Amino acid sequence: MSKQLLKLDKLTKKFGGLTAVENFSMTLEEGELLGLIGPNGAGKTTTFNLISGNLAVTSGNIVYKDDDITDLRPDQIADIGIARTFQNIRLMTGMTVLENMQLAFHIWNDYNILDTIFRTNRFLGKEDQYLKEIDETLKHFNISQYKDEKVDDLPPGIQRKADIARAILLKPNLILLDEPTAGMNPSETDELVNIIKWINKDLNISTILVEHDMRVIMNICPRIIVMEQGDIIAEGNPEHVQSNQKVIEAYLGKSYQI
Ligand SMILES: Nc1ncnc2c1ncn2[C@@H]1O[C@H](COP(=O)(O)OP(=O)(O)OP(=O)(O)O)[C@@H](O)[C@H]1O
Repeated sequence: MSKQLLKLDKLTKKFGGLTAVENFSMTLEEGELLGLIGPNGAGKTTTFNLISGNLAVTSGNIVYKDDDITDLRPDQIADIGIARTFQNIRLMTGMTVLENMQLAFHIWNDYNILDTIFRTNRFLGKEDQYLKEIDETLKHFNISQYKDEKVDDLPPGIQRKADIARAILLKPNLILLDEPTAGMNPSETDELVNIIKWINKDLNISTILVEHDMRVIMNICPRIIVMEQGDIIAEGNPEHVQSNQKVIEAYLGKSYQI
């Protein structure tokens, strides 16, 4: 029987007079790949920011496994196995792809970011094992050839892949992907679709995917939640969501072809 991994219970976020997320309730089962879609300003990124501790909740609760995690800080959220990516890529500029990947390890190890940067004995002791894991991950993302390049010099699609690879190296149970195909060309997008499937199925990482590319969402998400003005307007499988009148009016548009 499938088990609930995450539960949002009447989650609300107000920014002054604006309510970005309003009484939003949903659950995610272990191993699920859930699509979260909706028009600009619907509250998708705010929801991610609430789950990841980047924003304080106004009211409502977030439960992960059996624990209330509503008030945890971002570093505590990372520690319990929830990773995320941002719409704006958050790689460390001035550092290479490899160095950015190495930074991921300081989160769940007994050495800190300075050990990583200054390559102290504590870091070097485990380096071989980490380098192997990094190599394997970069191979899966098809970006091994950029390992020694500064991230700032790379095209957006490659940076995006490196950002997701870094999140995967945190070994999360749950990953929140915020518009991962933004800035990607069609062939990079196709590649990323396979990567997301690999993350979800082979690495067994539960996934919530916020994405505006409906080709991606409809192809890989067995269940989709549609948000508008901070709450759910529809939920179900791709066929159900694509033929829902409210979703067509609020988001997909009348010219949308199934
Ligand atoms: N830090 C903030 N301060 C004030 N208002 C905010 C803040 N973050 C988001 N908002 C507002 O909250 C609402 C929801 O924004 P959010 O970014 O969550 O939408 P979204 O569904 O992710 O949109 P998009 O698809 O364009 O990324 C919007 O009206 C937005 O302007």
